[in-house]
Amino acid sequence: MRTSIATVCLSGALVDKLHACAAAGFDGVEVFEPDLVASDHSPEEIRALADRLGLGLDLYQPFRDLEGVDDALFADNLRRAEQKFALMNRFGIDTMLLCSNVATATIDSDELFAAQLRELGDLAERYDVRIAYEALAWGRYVADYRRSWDVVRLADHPRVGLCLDSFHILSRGHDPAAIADIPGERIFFLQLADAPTMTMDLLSWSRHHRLFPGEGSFDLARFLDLVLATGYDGPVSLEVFNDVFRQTDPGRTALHARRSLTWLEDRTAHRSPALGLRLLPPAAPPSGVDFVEVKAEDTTDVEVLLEQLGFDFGGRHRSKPVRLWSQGEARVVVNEQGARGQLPHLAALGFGVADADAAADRAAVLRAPRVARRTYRSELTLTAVAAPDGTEVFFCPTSADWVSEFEEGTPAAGESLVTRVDHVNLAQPWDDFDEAVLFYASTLGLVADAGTEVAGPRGLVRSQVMRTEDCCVRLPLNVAPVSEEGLLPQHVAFACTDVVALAERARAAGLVSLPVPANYYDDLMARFDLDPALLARLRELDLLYDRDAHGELLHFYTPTVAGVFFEALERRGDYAGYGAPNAPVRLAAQQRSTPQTLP
Ligand SMILES: O=C(O)c1ccc(O)c(O)c1
Ligand SMILES: [Mg+2]
Repeated sequence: MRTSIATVCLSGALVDKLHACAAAGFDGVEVFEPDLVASDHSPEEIRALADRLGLGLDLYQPFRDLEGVDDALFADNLRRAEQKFALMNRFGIDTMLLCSNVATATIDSDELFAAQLRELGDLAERYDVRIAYEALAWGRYVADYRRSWDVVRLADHPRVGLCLDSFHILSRGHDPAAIADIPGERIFFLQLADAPTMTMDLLSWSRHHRLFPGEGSFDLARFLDLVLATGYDGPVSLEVFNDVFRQTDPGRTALHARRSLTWLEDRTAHRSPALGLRLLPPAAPPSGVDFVEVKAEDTTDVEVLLEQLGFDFGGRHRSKPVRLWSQGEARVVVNEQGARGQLPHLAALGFGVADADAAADRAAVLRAPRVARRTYRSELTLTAVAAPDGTEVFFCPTSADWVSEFEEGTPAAGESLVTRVDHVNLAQPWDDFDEAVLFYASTLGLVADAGTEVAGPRGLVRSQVMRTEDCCVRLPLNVAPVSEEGLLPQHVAFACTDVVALAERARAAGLVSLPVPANYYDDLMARFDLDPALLARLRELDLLYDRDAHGELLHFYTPTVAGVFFEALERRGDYAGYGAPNAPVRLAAQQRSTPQTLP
């Protein structure tokens, strides 16, 4: 599969973009005209650079507003086109993207569109270039790929073919099935973009909110499958207009983009093995969260919370300043090694995997950066890669016994009420969010639930749950504002069998849980008509409550220690959510109670 990317996806100058695309492993680029116009490099210089980088210049784009106009305007349009063809010759680019007319078309006639494209085709022939005609979703008359195909078929010119762009087709809810009727050699170019489901005008949605494949809600594996099944063997190119990606480092965005195509190729290969696409090394999704690691120069405050929550002290590591706390299957490692000056934060997550080597191989093909950690003799070495926000993701073979490296533990007095890690909430910097969705989908094979938004005191918090099909791993990702200390508070939620008993016991052990305001309980009563005795217990223990058609959720939060806090929750029945209606109350309470002083 030949991979390409439009320069409009990236930030920086044209030359920086070419370097970034080549380093990320793309085969070619689409040169976006405004990038050239703003560049101080000539087409010949750009061409020479691309040659040196081994990068093809696959498409010149876009040419706008050609067809459906009167003769006088058309003559001027041909003059414009001819200049661009001459420019393309200087570049050595053989294909020009022509967008369907959005602005100047006044005559709605397929015959006229076709005749004008045919004339453009004759001109293109003289310059030995070709035209890829693309129906923009907001085209004046041609806004559907099926109509653009009618026009191209009518034009019947060897220099005139189609450009298919998944955004324009899927954003309008058009069925891509009719792509199967187009001969592959008539498709001159393929552009792919994902996007979140939104209700807004198509142009704004397209120009600001496109995403790389795997980050939105379009079924791009089916789309790519349909296009490749026609016999199309040209570039599979990303064209993602996105305000965030255009502000981030181009080298990083290019790698992120390239990963999305590796992932999509694998997904498409699974759908249609006959296409001969490349599969990723297979790796089963994780079976659970094996451990979470909190790192800081001083982890005392975090350990106090864990003790209050009834965790067993699992001992000190025999060769480094690392301690283990556990309850049920939940394990928290606190690490003070190499953490001078660092406040408590969630540094790593360990996932239980059947085959750690396979998981690492897969991550390597996806070019997830490998994390190097110092290990000591006789210590188990676990492989880890860095998530986009720097969180270290460890692959823990289910057979691995790293717990025995910890010595002189002391079990807690009470019974275990916590059973396991229910979810880990990973707050993301605003510019890492989409990349994180793709990272967890591709490296760990997690699936994305529909995204939501939660109101916090400092604005809306975008949220997206990534999970295994069986919910053994759940990672809600959300965009959160950075705290005054420059940290994004993360949290680990522990599932327990009896959260009321846990809350009572933790309180007796000195925990001052996050205070919940009285107004919240008045509202709960109105919403759910709860048993007054239950409501009194909830109120007394600062427990939050939610209920849906499947079951109930009871939960509470600990105070935040710098960049981390804990939640304890009890799911009753088949409640599968996260208490989203309570999130604004929790966020406001956390805002009120910073800075935190712990007992
Ligand atoms: O938004 C646009 O104008 C635009 C231009 C070129 C494209 O290929 C496209 O999909 C959209
Ligand atoms: Mg396009």
